[in-house]
This record gives sequence, structure tokens and C-alpha cells, in this order.
Amino acid sequence: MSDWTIGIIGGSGLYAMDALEDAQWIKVNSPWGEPSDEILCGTIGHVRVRFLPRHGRGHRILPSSLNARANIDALKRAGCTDILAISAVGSLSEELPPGRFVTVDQFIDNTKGRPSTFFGDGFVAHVSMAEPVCTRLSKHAAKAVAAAGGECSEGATYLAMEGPQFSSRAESKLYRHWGAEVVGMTGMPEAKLAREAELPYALLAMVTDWDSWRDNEASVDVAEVIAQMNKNAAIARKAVEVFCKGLPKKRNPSPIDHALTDAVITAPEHHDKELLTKLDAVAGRLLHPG
Ligand SMILES: CSC[C@H]1O[C@H](OP(=O)(O)O)[C@H](O)[C@@H]1O
Ligand SMILES: Nc1ncnc2[nH]cnc12
Repeated sequence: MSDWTIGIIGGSGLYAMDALEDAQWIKVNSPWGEPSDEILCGTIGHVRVRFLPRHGRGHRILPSSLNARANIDALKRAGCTDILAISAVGSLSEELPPGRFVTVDQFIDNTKGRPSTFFGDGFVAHVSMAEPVCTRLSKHAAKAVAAAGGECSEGATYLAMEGPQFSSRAESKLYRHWGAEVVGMTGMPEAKLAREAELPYALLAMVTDWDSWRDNEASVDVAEVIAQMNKNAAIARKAVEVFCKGLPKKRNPSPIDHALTDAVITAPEHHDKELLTKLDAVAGRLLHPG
């Protein structure tokens, strides 16, 4: 085995992964509540893989009800070194037609009221989100999609909306005006929490529809999303397999592995003991060095 443990977060339409060898669903408890499901633990080639279906098997969980903190914490507890997340998205750009894959490189967070940090009173920390994804994972994912027979663009701005309703035509046009190129309901706060947990994160988006900004186009519905997802699911699965098998045996450190260094501002004498206990996985490197 190599020293990579890749967490895969499967989005709409991706609820299991056949490519995993010696696979077993394992319950991982988190002090942040219930993760979306058990985690499918196994290997692909020389890489340990931990697969979590974002909405749970059977797609039970609304985007607004996802416990992203528990999901990221559980993946960290399951030993993940890095996360590749997969999402269905609507396109806000002529350059990204349905069927296309695209790696996300920026986010606009327009979600409302979702718990979006592990930190709090008694342990205040501010990580940088200027470059919110891991370039190394993103580039590797784009190559894997191409090798799996898909077309992948690189670098899109993802607008995270609250949902679960799709956008109005006016919202869809507004998001384009803001510079967003794809729209989804789950990329935030997932990406923020991965960064706080010092987990390099990449988001591979599958374009399923044109959202609702094109005046002469029928507006998006779930049936269209799922039909397009099903067309792409085989490529997405193959891409994950190629992605893992193509990783070098040695994992060179990433600067994101140390995202919390210099991020914590609370003086040690003011640390909240209860919060620190919950942070044992997320901030374990700082709290229990060595
Ligand atoms: C099933 S359509 C809307 C649904 O699909 C996307 O989910 P995911 O990012 O988990 O693939 C979108 O964000 C919505 O949750
Ligand atoms: N148009 C859209 N809006 C929000 N989330 C989506 N997921 C897939 N298509 C979407």
C-alpha cells in the first residue's frame, strides 16, 4: 500500500463504488453528529479508499440537512489524507454543456445558515480559502476523466446555493453575472470544512443541465439531472479507478496538510476543553503532536 488514503464523496447518482477491493461498509462515529452513511472502506490498486455517499444510500438527505461537519470529520477519522468529491452541477456557461466534466477551482458560497466551521468560542481559527481546492488532485482528476473516456474542462467557479428548489431564471442569470460557471447545492460548506480539517480537497463536477438562464431552454428538473448522471456515471466510476491507480506510490506533503498552522488565534489559557475534545481528529495534528 502507498501512503495515500483517498476519501471519495459520491454525489447524486453515485451511491457505491464497484472498483473497491475487499470493500466493507463501516460505521464511523463522529462527535459532530451522524455522517450521511457508513463509509465503504477498501482499496483500489495501491491506494486505500474511503467512499461516502453524500446524500446516503437511497439519496435520503436534503442538501440543507447534510451534516458536512460529521462527513468530513468521519473521513478524517477513517484515515483520509485527501478528498476527491464528485457532484452533479448545472451549467452557467456556454463552454460547459451537459455531459462535460469540469474541475472546480473557486467557490461562491450563497448557502444560508449551514454550520460551516468546526471552530467556535474557545478555539477561534481562520484558515485561508483564497485557493479553495488542491491543484494537484484537481489536475490528476481531469487527466483521469480523459483517460476514462470523458471530456473534462479545468477550472470553474461553483456557486453553492441553498436549494432544494432549483434557481429562478433571474437567480440563474444573477449567478452568471457574479462570474459563476456552475451551480450546485453541496460544494459549500464541504470545501471549507475539508480545509479546516487539513484535507486537500478537489471537486469533480459533472454537468447535468443548463440550469435556467437560457430563455429558450426548458428549465431544469430532477429527471433531466438523473438521466444525464446515469449517462456519465460509468465514466465517473472509471475515472475514480484511474485516478487512484495513477497516483504515485509516494505522497509528497501538501501545504494544505498544515492549513491550521498559524490559523488558531485563541490563547491556550482560553481554550474551551469541550470543543477541544470534539476537535481531536480535525485538529489532532496540533492538539496531539508526535
Ligand atoms: C438531484 S439534483 C440536485 C442535487 O444534485 C446535486 O447534488 P450533489 O452535489 O451531491 O451531486 C446538487 O447539489 C443537489 O443536491
Ligand atoms: N441546475 C442545478 N442547480 C443546482 N444544483 C444542481 N445539481 C445539478 N443540476 C443543478
